[in-house]
Amino acid sequence: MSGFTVGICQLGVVADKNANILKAQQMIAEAAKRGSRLVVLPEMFNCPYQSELFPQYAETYPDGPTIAMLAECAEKHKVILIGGSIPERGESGNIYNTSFIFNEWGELLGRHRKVHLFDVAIKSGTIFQESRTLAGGNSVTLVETSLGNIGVGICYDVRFPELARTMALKGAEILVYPGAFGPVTGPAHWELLMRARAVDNQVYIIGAAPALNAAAEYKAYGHSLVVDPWARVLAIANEEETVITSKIDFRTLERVRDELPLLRHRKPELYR
Ligand SMILES: NC(=O)CC(=O)C(=O)O
Repeated sequence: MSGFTVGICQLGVVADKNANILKAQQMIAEAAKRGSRLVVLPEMFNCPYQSELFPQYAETYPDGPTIAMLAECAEKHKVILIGGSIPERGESGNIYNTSFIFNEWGELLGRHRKVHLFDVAIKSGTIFQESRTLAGGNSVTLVETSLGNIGVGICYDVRFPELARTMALKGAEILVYPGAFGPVTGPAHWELLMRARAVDNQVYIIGAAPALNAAAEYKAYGHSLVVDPWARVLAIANEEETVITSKIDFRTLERVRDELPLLRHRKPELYR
């Protein structure tokens, strides 16, 4: 198999959790109808991106309604589904920002708990403290799928090149980042970081963001995108609710890695 279509569901998150679940269901169906075999949702797609709300919207695997919807949709549409992220209540009672990943049979392939929590105070706009209600994950997530090896990070995780490099060295061909950059860091860094992770690891990058909801307290930047291993932006949304699709072609990945073999030219003994 040399390639396939990926679909990104850039949905506008609202306060009503059931409405978010329903919208996700509809957008996954739309992406599948347009030929997508890999479908990706945004960060915190069932819950407004506000720390104090995460406990109220949190779900437990496997019974939570959002999680059940993801498994059902993956099976119904026969897609690999990277379920953006939702607040997950873990075994210890801790809450995580978690991406659930399902295969075409609706089986859980893996889950990524956001490793790097978004605790920042940017004077020109964004003050956020995920650690008020969330705990960080402690593992690198790479899943083997029928479409290739997919590494998953969540939003702020994209700022840590070490994590992307670790996934690439473990065999990732595609890195998926559900994310929710805001109006300050979005225009400054979102596309730049996605293209940087693509060019320095020679992988496809998929960034899936919520649409802008002008009434929300946290204003998502949108601009979901697909970047190829040469750092070309193959598809990009604006800030509105939409499904975008793009082709992933492994021949491009092989060609780039062959012609410019930087992963083979590394000198790891110098980097310690
Ligand atoms: N929301 C995030 O986790 C990260 C983000 O918005 C940024 O890094 O900027």
